[in-house]
Amino acid sequence: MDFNFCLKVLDAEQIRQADQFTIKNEPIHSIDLMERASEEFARWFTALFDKNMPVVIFCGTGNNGGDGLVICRLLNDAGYTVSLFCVGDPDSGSRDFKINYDIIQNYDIPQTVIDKSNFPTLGKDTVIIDAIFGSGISRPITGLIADLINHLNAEPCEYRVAVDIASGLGCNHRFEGGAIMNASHTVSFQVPKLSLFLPQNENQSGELIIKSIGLVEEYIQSLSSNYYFSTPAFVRSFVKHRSKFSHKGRAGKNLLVAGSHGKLGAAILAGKACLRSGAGLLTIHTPGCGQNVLQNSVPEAMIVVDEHDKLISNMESISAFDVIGIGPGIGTDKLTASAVNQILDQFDKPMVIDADALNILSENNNWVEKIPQGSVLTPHPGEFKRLVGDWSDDYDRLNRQIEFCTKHKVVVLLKGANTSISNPEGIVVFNSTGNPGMATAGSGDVLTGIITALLGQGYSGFEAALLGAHLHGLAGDLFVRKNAEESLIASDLLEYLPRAMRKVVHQHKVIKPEKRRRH
Ligand SMILES: NC(=O)C1=CN([C@@H]2O[C@H](COP(=O)(O)OP(=O)(O)OC[C@H]3O[C@@H](n4cnc5c(N)ncnc54)[C@H](O)[C@@H]3O)[C@@H](O)[C@H]2O)[C@@H](O)CC1
Ligand SMILES: Nc1ncnc2c1ncn2[C@@H]1O[C@H](COP(=O)(O)OP(=O)(O)O)[C@@H](O)[C@H]1O
Ligand SMILES: [K+]
Repeated sequence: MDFNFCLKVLDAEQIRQADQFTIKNEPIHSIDLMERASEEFARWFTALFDKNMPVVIFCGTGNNGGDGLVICRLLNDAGYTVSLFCVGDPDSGSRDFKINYDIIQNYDIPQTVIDKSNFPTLGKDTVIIDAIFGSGISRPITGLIADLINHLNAEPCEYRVAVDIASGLGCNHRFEGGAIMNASHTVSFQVPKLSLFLPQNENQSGELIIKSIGLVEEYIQSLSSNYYFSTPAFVRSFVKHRSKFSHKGRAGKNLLVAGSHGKLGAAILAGKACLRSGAGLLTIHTPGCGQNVLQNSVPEAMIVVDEHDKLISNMESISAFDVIGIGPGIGTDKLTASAVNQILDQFDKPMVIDADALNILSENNNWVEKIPQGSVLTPHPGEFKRLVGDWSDDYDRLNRQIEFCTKHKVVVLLKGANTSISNPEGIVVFNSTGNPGMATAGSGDVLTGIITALLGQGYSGFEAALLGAHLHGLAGDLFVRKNAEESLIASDLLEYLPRAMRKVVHQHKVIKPEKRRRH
């Protein structure tokens, strides 16, 4: 698996090193790199915001502030009405800040050096650009600047656009106890920052836009990181193609253990997703009450009917299957727990464990040891909390995810916006597809079906989780291109899954040499 196709998440010191390496070896003057970064920002900004939106730019006196000065000048040239607010003493600014500060004195742009008496009152339409602090933040923001940020957060402005990262939010941890700008958008330069992926920072990161500024890729690749942001090129780099002589027996004998009285929809969704993701053969083990429903709604699947009418209570022989997906809609009855235990005792190939099967594991902690290596666990945060206990914050949650994977030699796919997928080596990849419309009943059941099918087709647990999350999110994104995300239901993911699969698997019309970093 070639992680160089991903975007590597770096910490502040590594980002500084990548800047310096590029400056020295491209070579490029640091002032020109600042210009380039700001041009990228301005290009994105002018494509999104109408010129009638007034723009106020808040600049610190470091290099993030330097970016802000250049952006101010570029947006002025592009026809926006801009006002500049300097936060700190311009005379004590960084070298590149000062050069740009001198340049902007020649422009007819209103400028204010902020003190406690002149915080501006802003209208709803005014766009705030936050260039106070970027990756150089080293302590919580307090005092006058904190008062300013709190004031700006309370103003009615709908849009606060952070340059690189919101002021006060550290790249790899949050500076608690200080002020942090609430960003509606973050335009981050080339390298994604860990904090931007974590739900607790939602109000401070907003929508994430990553713009390449030409930092030397080979150098970034040489830096070590356990965190990556997935790209279409990355998943395409390990996707498998069916061979001409493939037959259904070679595309995986899948077993889904799903459904209970009132929750048979979960079995239907997972089953259809499994078939739409390339499963050769699918059997669904379900309670008696599910027999007719499943035969009618998923005619392609074989149905094994449990001896119990309302829930799953006892597993037949399962050794002939290549892969098992357990959990969607099964409930947590004692009898069902014993069926899950039977599976764990009998099956030694990687499996997918989801939903109530995870809840059953939480109640029987020592069963975790029986999970076959390379299996994929797909908890949402509530299920994960039941499994590993409470965490102090999302950074801690991520550490617990890594610990769980390394200890039990499994893959954990922790669901949500920017789903995090981690493997036993402690690598974490954040998924880059999906949208809030996917927070809807049954969407997780679809994901279980997809990953089960991929495991059955010979993908490793990590690959199946990465590709599955990508396809699942992409199906949601393709739906949203034509419809409102509020209207998305899990069945829509099934409808758009074939298109997502086509985009990923059959993308290349002309065979070309492999080109890195095409996202
Ligand atoms: N040549 C380069 O290195 C490039 C840098 N770029 C920009 O430069 C930014 C990083 O710039 P800097 O390293 O100058 O750092 P910042 O501009 O983020 O911060 C400036 C300085 O503020 C001080 N500071 C930190 N925390 C503080 C706090 N809580 N209260 C008061 N002061 C505090 C620190 O001394 C820090 O170095 C990036 O985020 C990016 O926007 C881009 O222009 C691309 C090129
Ligand atoms: N805000 C969001 N952005 C992107 N994807 C999301 C968001 N919220 C949820 N999802 C995705 O939707 C799915 C929801 O799964 P889950 O919580 O198990 O739902 P259910 O149990 O109803 O099926 C997961 O794949 C998750 O990553
Ligand atoms: K900023």
